[in-house]
Amino acid sequence: MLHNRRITCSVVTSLYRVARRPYALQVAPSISCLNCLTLFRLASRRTRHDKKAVFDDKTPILGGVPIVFPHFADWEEKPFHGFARVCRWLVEKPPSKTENGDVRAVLKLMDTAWTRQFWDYTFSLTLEVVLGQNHLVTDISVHNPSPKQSFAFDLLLHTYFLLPDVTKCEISGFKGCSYVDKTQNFQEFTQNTDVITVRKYTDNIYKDTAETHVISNASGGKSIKLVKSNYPDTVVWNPWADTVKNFPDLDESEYPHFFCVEAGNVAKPVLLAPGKTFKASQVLHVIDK
Ligand SMILES: O=P(O)(O)OC[C@H]1O[C@@H](O)[C@H](O)[C@@H](O)[C@@H]1O
Repeated sequence: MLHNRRITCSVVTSLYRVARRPYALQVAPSISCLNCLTLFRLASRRTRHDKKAVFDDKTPILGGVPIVFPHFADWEEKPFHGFARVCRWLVEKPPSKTENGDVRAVLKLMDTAWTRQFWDYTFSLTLEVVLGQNHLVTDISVHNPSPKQSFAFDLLLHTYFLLPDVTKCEISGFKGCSYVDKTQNFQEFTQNTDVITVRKYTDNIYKDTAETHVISNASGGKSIKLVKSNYPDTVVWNPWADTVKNFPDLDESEYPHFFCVEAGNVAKPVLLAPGKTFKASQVLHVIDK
């Protein structure tokens, strides 16, 4: 059944779609898990916040937790943000309930002739997703099975957060970090405050950020704690009214209701020696204020 299925990978969008299939009902997330999903911008793009969503298995899904690998941002004539988010992943372990009622799934992506035309390396990515009542765990392993060839890669979780009003949110965890502002010609600045806000077109790459970010005033007035490990950088992005028009699958009315807070390795690529595995993790917790 599901073992041989492949799905386009925007983590929780996929988990949600798989879990809602009739034959997966016995492992479907509980209502409380779905409530957790709606706090992030993770559920189906066919919600009222996703008016122009495209689900054609070619266009990246602007929602959920798209996986950026092996390259962040512009990549010559190759897929922007790499190919992992537009590939179809193997469902290695379909969603199933754990003892404590969480839902766990494991997905896998390996090189193919198609990926090697852009990046000529053999690799395997394993993605373990655990969705609980108030948390979402995203663990990734990147393995280099080659006996002699190293490779370097970027890896980033392009997480979308659903917000009632972006102007009322704050994000902590940036004090003293240097950052590249892509909206100001890639100039580099230093962040003096711990907390940042998004009140204009924002596309910043913060380096060496805190292991924990807290996002206040997210959906339902709750806060979300993002705890990351082995992701030294954090990208914060919102197209605002200025550039939302450049995204055909974002409606112009959507920019006040989300931002992306993206944990990753992008300022400096990760170098992976033959036979080695790199692991990184992100956990999102819904917390009261
Ligand atoms: O629309 P995409 O390809 O998902 O990219 C959205 C944004 O993703 C961010 O990670 C980049 O820093 C931005 O430059 C980019 O515009």
